[in-house]
Amino acid sequence: MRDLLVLLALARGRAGWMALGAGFALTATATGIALLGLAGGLVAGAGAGIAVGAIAWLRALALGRTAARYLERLTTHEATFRVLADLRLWFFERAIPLAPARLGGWRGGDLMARLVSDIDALDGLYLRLVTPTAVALLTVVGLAAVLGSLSPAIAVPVVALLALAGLGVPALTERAGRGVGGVQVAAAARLRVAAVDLVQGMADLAANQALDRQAAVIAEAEAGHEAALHRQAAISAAGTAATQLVSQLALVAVVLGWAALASGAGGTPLVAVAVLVTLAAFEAVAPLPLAWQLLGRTKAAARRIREVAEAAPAVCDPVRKGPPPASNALALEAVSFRYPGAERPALDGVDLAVPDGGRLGIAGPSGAGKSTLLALLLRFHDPDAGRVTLGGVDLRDLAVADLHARIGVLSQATSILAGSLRENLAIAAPEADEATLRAALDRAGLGTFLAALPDGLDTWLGEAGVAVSGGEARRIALARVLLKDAPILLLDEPTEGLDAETERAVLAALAPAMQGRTVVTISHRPAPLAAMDRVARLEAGRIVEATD
Ligand SMILES: Nc1ncnc2c1ncn2[C@@H]1O[C@H](COP(=O)(O)OP(=O)(O)OP(=O)(O)O)[C@@H](O)[C@H]1O
Repeated sequence: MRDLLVLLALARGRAGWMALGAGFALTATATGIALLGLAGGLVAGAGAGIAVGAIAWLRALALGRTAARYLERLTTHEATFRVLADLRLWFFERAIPLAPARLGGWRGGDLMARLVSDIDALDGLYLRLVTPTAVALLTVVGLAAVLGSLSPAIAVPVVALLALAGLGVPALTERAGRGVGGVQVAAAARLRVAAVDLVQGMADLAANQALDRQAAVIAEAEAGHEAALHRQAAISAAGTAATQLVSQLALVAVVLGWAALASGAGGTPLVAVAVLVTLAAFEAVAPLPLAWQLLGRTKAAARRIREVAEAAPAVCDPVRKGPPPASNALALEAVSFRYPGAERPALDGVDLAVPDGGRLGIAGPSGAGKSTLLALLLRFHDPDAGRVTLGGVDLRDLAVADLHARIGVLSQATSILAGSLRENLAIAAPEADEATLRAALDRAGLGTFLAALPDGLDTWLGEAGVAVSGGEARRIALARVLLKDAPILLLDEPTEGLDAETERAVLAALAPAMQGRTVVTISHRPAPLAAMDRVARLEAGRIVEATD
């Protein structure tokens, strides 16, 4: 329940819209009941002649109900969309500090499911649960007052049956849907993860003849999801049937109550009013069983959202910032770091230093800890022991944004975002003008590539856009580094996967950019390390050799 309360509290800012929606919903229900009651009274008393005023009331109620229903839909949906938009922003704001160290723990498809379908599932909370429940409660109270004034003998059983339909049946459907809601949300997330794996790993799966196996994984996830949906449908059908049955019982109670009071004042018109008012009141409680049945699903979605939003970030900004570092010298002092749950440390007592404007190369076999070392320099993680410094200042005393503003990264894993070439460059320099962008592309050796693009800088790259080769992607990353113009360069296998000629060209383009900058280069290959002042060799998390 705590999960829901936390998310409900976030909707406080939209309380006005929600109250307005509930107000219209209540008006629509009340006018609907009054309309049917009045119509009943008129039909039953037709023999006595129909007053002109009553017809006018009938019209006004009919129009009023329609208008109120329309406004209710408008305002409750507006409230819901605003709340969901707030929730997405809140989720993003919480998730951004988790990137990349903590977010890496969730699979892409699963994170996407949390951001999209889990947040969407919460619309049930505001739209289908809170408002209808409030309206139904008020309706029951109102009806008790109206029927009570007509005949307590009729009011007591009808209100009891309404309470059964509005409280008893929803309590049962909520119980029945509790487990299956969680199963449904988990199954939907599994399905999404398996589908994303299929799309992203298509080439590897096909080459390894594993497409059938992946298809079977998807089919299994799909079957689980279907089964959960079936079960939800069965519970929902049972809930509707139960509400219908109770509403029919209420009608019988009205008629029997009237028969018992046949000699009472009012006679036929009153029983017609009571029958129709009761029928209309049941409409207010009819949506509750389904809404409460979906509470399990809503809770599971809320829990999954909170799991991400409330994960502790791997690193935090200092409470009080110290003075900015006086230089761009980098150093690791007796640094040890172990990934959560890992058996051995990825870095074990590492001492390294690069003076301002110096160049350090790091070599070593796969798994030696090279990427971890870069991740610590970028402060994606903090060391368990020792410290990492920039200009003598511990990175923990710097704001992460200030640190990143000083660092340009060129890595083997270049991300080409789905967007135009201009947008792909803008992530490094959002303010750069056309001439600066073109100059950077030229320096990165992409002049001819740019000239051949159909829409120049506005050509769409990435997903479903122009396909970019490995070498071009690396050069786009290089253009980003040049545009960022940061005083420190971290090069993570900058030429991995490139042929010798492209490697030479990329290194030649990098050479002027390295002038006067502090550079740390990680590489298996000799060429990128040749331009370094010093190369340290890392093995199993320790420095085993340092050459000048
Ligand atoms: N997120 C992680 N969680 C747990 N262990 C990790 C994680 N990332 C890396 N490791 C482990 O830490 C050690 C160092 O990994 P790291 O990626 O730093 O090595 P590397 O030298 O960069 O290797 P490569 O050259 O293959 O990229 C390895 O044993 C690796 O399995």
